[in-house]
This record gives sequence, structure tokens and C-alpha cells, in this order.
Amino acid sequence: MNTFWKAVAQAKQETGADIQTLLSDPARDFTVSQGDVIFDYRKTAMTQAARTTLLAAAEAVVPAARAAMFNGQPINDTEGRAVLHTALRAGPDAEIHVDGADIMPGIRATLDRMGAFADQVRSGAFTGAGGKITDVLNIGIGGSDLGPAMATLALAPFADGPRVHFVSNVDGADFADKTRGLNPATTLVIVASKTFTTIETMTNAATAKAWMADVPNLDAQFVALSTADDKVAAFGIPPERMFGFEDWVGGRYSMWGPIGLSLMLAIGPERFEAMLAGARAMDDHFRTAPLAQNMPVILALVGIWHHQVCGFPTRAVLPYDNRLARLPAYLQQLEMESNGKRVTMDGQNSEGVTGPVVWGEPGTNGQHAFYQLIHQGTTPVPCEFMIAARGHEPDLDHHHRLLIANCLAQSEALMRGRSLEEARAIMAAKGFEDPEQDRQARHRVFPGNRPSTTLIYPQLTPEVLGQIVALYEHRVFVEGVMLGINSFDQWGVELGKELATALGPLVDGADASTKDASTQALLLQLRAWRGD
Ligand SMILES: O=P(O)(O)OC[C@H]1O[C@H](O)[C@H](O)[C@@H](O)[C@@H]1O
Repeated sequence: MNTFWKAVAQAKQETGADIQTLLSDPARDFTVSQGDVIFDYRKTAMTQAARTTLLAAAEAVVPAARAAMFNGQPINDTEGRAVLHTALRAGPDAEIHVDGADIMPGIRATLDRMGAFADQVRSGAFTGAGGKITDVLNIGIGGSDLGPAMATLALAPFADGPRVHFVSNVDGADFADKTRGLNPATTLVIVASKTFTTIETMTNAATAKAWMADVPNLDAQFVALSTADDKVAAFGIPPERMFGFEDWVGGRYSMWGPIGLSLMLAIGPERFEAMLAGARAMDDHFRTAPLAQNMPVILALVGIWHHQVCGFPTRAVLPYDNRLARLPAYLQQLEMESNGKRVTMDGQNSEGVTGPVVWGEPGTNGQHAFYQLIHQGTTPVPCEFMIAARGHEPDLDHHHRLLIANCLAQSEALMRGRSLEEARAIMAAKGFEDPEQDRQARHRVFPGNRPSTTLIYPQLTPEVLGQIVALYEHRVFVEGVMLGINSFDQWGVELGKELATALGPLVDGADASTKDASTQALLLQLRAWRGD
């Protein structure tokens, strides 16, 4: 058993504590803060001893791995790549070397070009065939969609540029629905793809060209965000409208650079810079704060406590912030594509479970849907609540007060629960007598002692969003390092892509007899219904 799994085994001895009892210990100050963000993990059953054990396991591996990442060493070693999304938001004085060359001048030049282009589009100096750009269509998928889509919704109160629409799915419904009502002559199309080979994106990009067929000089309204200059050129987009990045930026970590262009068009370069500054502040904190007060490290340890130590299979992300509606989907890619792996860096099977299933929805909507299971189901779901002190609608502040009350009530309810005696008293007050009183009361018992954490911030600004997203990125990194896995490749998405390519001709009618019985039968029926 390696050091990490020994620490997990040791921490297991600490499980089963009562959260409310732990909370009564004033010495257990389980909060950590950085900049505008405070993370409270007192409503977990993690003990001081368990935390000490897990912190020691982190001390053994995180500082060296962290330095290797920030310094540009090729830590993504199944692809031989450095991992430097942090360089995209590094300060003006930073110097970061990859293969002996400082990458920062190139990053800054691209950011400046993006800013100049965004200013031109937003001011109307850059026009489409029909005049000022009114709409932007961002065509991309996965990391080339979720980051900018999540952030554009999150920062909607700051959006004063063209409207931005995100087309990702190869399902034609997505393209049709997002372009309905748009004027092709005043729409800017951004083709966002790190590789510029992703079939969904290239199909939608070709469809966009067809959609714009009547626009004179339509190619002038296309922009590319990619690492693949040659493929962008072959598609017909000239270098001046390509914003490039390098393979040391992973797709799901890429919203800080060119892939963020659609967001920059919506909110303007200054606010985009503010988001980068927020992320940079979290980077600096992650690099320098002692691990016991290091927010990403603490989030990672709480995650490990719940999944590896306590054995809870999933983690719910529950922002009480409607504009963070896409954050759970964003975090699903960030966490599950990064740490959903079975094999460790040395090529061996992991000794235990790796990344959990991550899911969620904004509150309060989730309360009226799936919280039933969270409160009374058989498997505890660690919940990550998040909420701002203030919304962006001063006239509707009474809504926000309700939102805060609901958020805090949920974590309190999960922790306190309701005992059988309390439930019986309620039923007695309603006039029930045994045995019906007992039977009815049992349905109204909440086991309680269910863990949650709460992240709070003053208001969802560009700076705060930058801090929150960087916080989660580093949390995923720390979890990956402790688990001994490479968080930066994604081989698990390949097989399905290969098989889809092979299945294409079969959908069109080619002989399917080499396929398994289920696939054959499904295909034949679908073909019959299609009638072609
Ligand atoms: O940006 P692209 O090269 O088009 O890739 C888009 C997405 O597709 C891939 O299959 C990966 O799973 C994602 O990590 C990536 O973000």
C-alpha cells in the first residue's frame, strides 16, 4: 500500500463522528479564506486528526508537483506536455520557460490582439457585411465550449457587447435553435477548437458557412481559436483572424486565453483582465500559502475525505446563484475528465477509487427536485453549496435574502436532521395515535449528520469568478497528484470517437454484419425508420 492509501486507511479510523458535536469544539476552525472567497467545511465529519493525516499525505507530494506544474515541466507525461494554463493569467512580470524559451511574450501578444479585436467588434470598427456585429456564434465543444459558456452566463450583468450564443452539439437541433432569428450578415462566427479536427465542431463550422452563403465575403466573419495553424488556414481563416495557443493548455483549462474570446467580446477586455487577475490571485495563494490554510488543498482534502475515506460515491455542486447554472457541467468536465481514471502515473491500476461522480444544479430549483434523496436517501451525498452576499438586482434584493436563507437552511437541515421523537411529536400534534403515529413519523425522519461545505463571496464579479474557477482547477490538480494520476490527458474519450467514425458508413447503409447483435438490431431499426 502506498503512502497515500495508508493515510486513507488511517483516516478511516476517524469516520463516524457526529458533525454537531465536532462543531461545538471552538478549536476546530475549519474555514479557509483567500481574497473574496471563504470556504467553510465545519459541517463535515472530518476530525482534526483525519485532517492532520491527510495534510501530511499532501505535504509529501503536493509541493514538488505544484512546482513542476508552474515551472513548465512536462507533467502530462502520457502526451509529453507541460501544463501551463496558469501562464495564460500570469502577471506582467512573469517569465515562464518551455523548452528553454520564455512563453510569456507570446501569450501577452495574443492577449493584446484579442483585446484589440474585441474593442473593434464592440465599437463597430469591425463590421460584418450587414454592419455592426450584433451576435457572436461560438462553435466549439467540451473545453472549447463549457468554459466560455459557463463564464458568459455567470458574468451576464457585465455583458455590454454583442450577444453570444454557443453551439456545441453535433445534433442539428443545436445549430438550428441557436441561429434562429439571427442575421448572418451581422453575426461573427468563432470556430473554437484546440485541435481543429473535432467532428462536431467541424460539422457545425461547415454548416455555419452554408448558413451564411448569401453573405458577401462571408469568410471575413469567421474567427478561429486553435493550436493548429495549418488546419485553420485550410478552412479558409487567415492568420490575422486566428488566435493561437499551444498544446500546454489543456482544453478544459483553456478559458483564460483565446478560447475565452467570446466572453471577452461580451464583457470587454478590461473585465476579462479582471477575471484573469482573480485567477492569478488564487494561483499565488496556491503557490505560497501553507497547506493547512491553502484553499485548493483544503477543498481537495475534503473531497478525498468524502470519497476515498468515507466512500460516498458522488459529490453535488449546488450554487445558489442562477448565473452559475453551467458551473456543474463545467466542473463535470474539469473533474471527471481530469481524475476519472483507473491507471496511475506508473502504469499500474489505482489501489482504490479515483475521481467521484460530480453533478448538480442551482438552488433553489434543486430543492424542489432531487433534494429528497439528499436528505432521506440511503447514500449520503456531500454537498458543496455556494452563495454570494449580494446579487446584481438591487430592486429584487428580497429575492436574494430568501436565496441566502434557503442555502443556509439546507446545510443546517442536512446536518441536524429530524429524530423519530421529533417526528412523532409533530404527528401527535396533528392528532395521530399509534400505531399510525409511529408509521407516519418514520417517513418524516431525517437521519442528519450529512456533510456539506459552503463557499461564500460578496458578489459574482469577474474577479470572484476567476478566483472560484482557479480554485477548482487547483483542487482537481491536488486530488490528482495525491491519487498519483495524470489529470491532464483524456484517453477515455478516444474509443467512442473511433467507433463513431467506423459506424458512420453503417448508418448510411453499409453492411453491419460485423457488429454485435444489439448494435446491428438497433441500427437496422433506426435505418428502417429513417427510410433511407
Ligand atoms: O478543442 P477541441 O480540440 O475541439 O476539443 C474539444 C474537446 O473534445 C475532446 O474529445 C476532449 O474530450 C475535450 O477535452 C476537448 O475539450
